[in-house]
Amino acid sequence: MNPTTVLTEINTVQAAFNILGALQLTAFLWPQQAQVQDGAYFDFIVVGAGSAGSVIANRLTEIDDITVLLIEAGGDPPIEAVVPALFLYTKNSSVDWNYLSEDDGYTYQYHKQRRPEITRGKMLGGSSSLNFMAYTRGHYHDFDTWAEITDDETWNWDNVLPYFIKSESYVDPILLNTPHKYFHGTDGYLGVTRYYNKEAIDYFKAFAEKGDRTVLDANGATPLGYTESMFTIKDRVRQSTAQSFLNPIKNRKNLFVLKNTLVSKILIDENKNAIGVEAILEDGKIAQYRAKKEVIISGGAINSPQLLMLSGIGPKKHLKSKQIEIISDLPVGQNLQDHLGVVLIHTMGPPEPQKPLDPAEFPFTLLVGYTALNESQGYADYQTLNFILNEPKSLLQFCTFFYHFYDEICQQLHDAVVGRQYFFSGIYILSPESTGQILLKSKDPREYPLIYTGYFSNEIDIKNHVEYIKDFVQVEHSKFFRKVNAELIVPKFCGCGERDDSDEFWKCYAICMMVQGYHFSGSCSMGTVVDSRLKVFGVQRLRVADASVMPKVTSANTNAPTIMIGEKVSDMIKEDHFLLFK
Ligand SMILES: Cc1cc2nc3c(=O)[nH]c(=O)nc-3n(C[C@H](O)[C@H](O)[C@H](O)COP(=O)(O)OP(=O)(O)OC[C@H]3O[C@@H](n4cnc5c(N)ncnc54)[C@H](O)[C@@H]3O)c2cc1C
Repeated sequence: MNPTTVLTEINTVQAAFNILGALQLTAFLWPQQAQVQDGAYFDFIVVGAGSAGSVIANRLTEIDDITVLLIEAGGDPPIEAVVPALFLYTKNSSVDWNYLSEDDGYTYQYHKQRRPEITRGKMLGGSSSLNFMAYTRGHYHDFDTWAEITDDETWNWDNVLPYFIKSESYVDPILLNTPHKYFHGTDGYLGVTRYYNKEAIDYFKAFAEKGDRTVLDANGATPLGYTESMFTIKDRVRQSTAQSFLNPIKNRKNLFVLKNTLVSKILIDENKNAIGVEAILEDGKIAQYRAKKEVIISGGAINSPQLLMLSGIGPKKHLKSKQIEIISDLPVGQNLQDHLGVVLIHTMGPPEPQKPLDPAEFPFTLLVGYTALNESQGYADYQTLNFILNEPKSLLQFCTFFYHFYDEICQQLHDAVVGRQYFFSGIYILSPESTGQILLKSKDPREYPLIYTGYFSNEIDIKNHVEYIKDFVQVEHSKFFRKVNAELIVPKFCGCGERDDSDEFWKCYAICMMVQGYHFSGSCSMGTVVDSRLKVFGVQRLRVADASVMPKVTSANTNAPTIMIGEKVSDMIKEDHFLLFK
């Protein structure tokens, strides 16, 4: 098997799903297309039905006499976005925005395109409809830092925890019989579960020897250590926010969902009030919709800054260069953050007999680790996501299709794991100092913005990453790793020479084997672009609510905290409009 055969196979399956998609087999799950007139008025307009937008649309329409127009550029999630084990096939498909970031001549030079492809969901549920479904919240320290940055203690851990709990419908009975239950909700919309795989035990023991505790739940009281991942999966279905927050309310009379509609501009009057939006409809016609109370932008960390800038909210000099009239001069698009990762693959013992693949479950055992180099710090420096894999094809699928490494790298890795179990690890930096930016390419809303990831642009990040990798590979000294002759495969194509564990070697390795974390955030940051109630500075009746408002990316995957933001801003909006107790 080689990268070309795997790519051909994936493309064939995707083509089959495309044909299946035309049958609209999942259409019954989702809200129907609203019939709304050009110029129609609503109380609130929410732009983007992703992780945050779907939550906001749900919570605001809990009030019967409030009308909400939810506008989404994509359409219904197809079957691949519903059945958990099919997540791979959503990438590079029609439900992916398929962005390509700019080539900075430094990052991703060992990947075929020499720049990261930026996958983002373009459908109801947004990126929650195509993500890897790991449910992680981040550390108390993250939210306490947000509270400090914004000088608003409602963002500290104690005050955001109730919103994580409110959104959640946790279903694993084992954990619910322990004190960890106090950190989880069982009455919310978002189904969350956890698996317990026997094959994880040897690995937990190995990390424990290295000094990393085994914990039942890293999302609450025990945030440092290794655990099996929780997943946004329930009743054998992916819990995208389309499934969890829109499906149950699809027949609400006060919710109007316009799909396949791209919002091209926020309408702002002469007194700097947001009064509605302009949108490009499915048939290419332009329409305007009016908001009596507020417009809420939830387009995600790439699109929200683009839309603000197209509407005159952004860095003055940049907007001027695009002949866009300035409404508010703000650092929109700056401070873009992500968790950069580095891939390490260890060959292990003989492959374990596999249970038959159940498409309705997450297909692999996934261990998540949080490690602080100095444990007294209390919060992790790096996160590891580790798949225990038993057959070589998955490696090629990730390597060549998902991450687009050069064929030479994928082929060597593949050949090394034939006939072996292997441990596929990503080591992610949790508090990067490097930031990127989003700029407009043109005034055309259909033209994709320029994305500069900024990975490793701050030298300190690569220096730290080397330390994290050196710490992680200490697990090779554990009894289990030694017993199975675990061996790290170093791709020759990287040109780093023989492994000698020097800083120079690991720096070379990290630059070669880097992968994005898909956790873009920070580009409409609290404190600089929006205030702590997520209102855009210098414009009234306009908020941004999605991952872009995080002033510092959380130290874990970003879906759950984005849903939390959706829950919290819904209450803030209700408060501001005296709707909280209606
Ligand atoms: C491949 C991948 C894997 C990931 N894995 C995980 C994981 O395992 N666990 C985890 O916690 N996180 C994961 N994440 C990250 C997480 O899913 C995102 O951080 C989160 O979904 C972001 O939510 P959001 O609301 O900011 O944006 P999105 O969910 O992306 O929502 C934005 C929505 O707005 C729509 N939109 C944008 N512009 C417009 C416009 N102009 N008009 C109309 N609609 C518009 C988009 O189509 C989209 O539906 C992953 C992300 C990716 C891409």
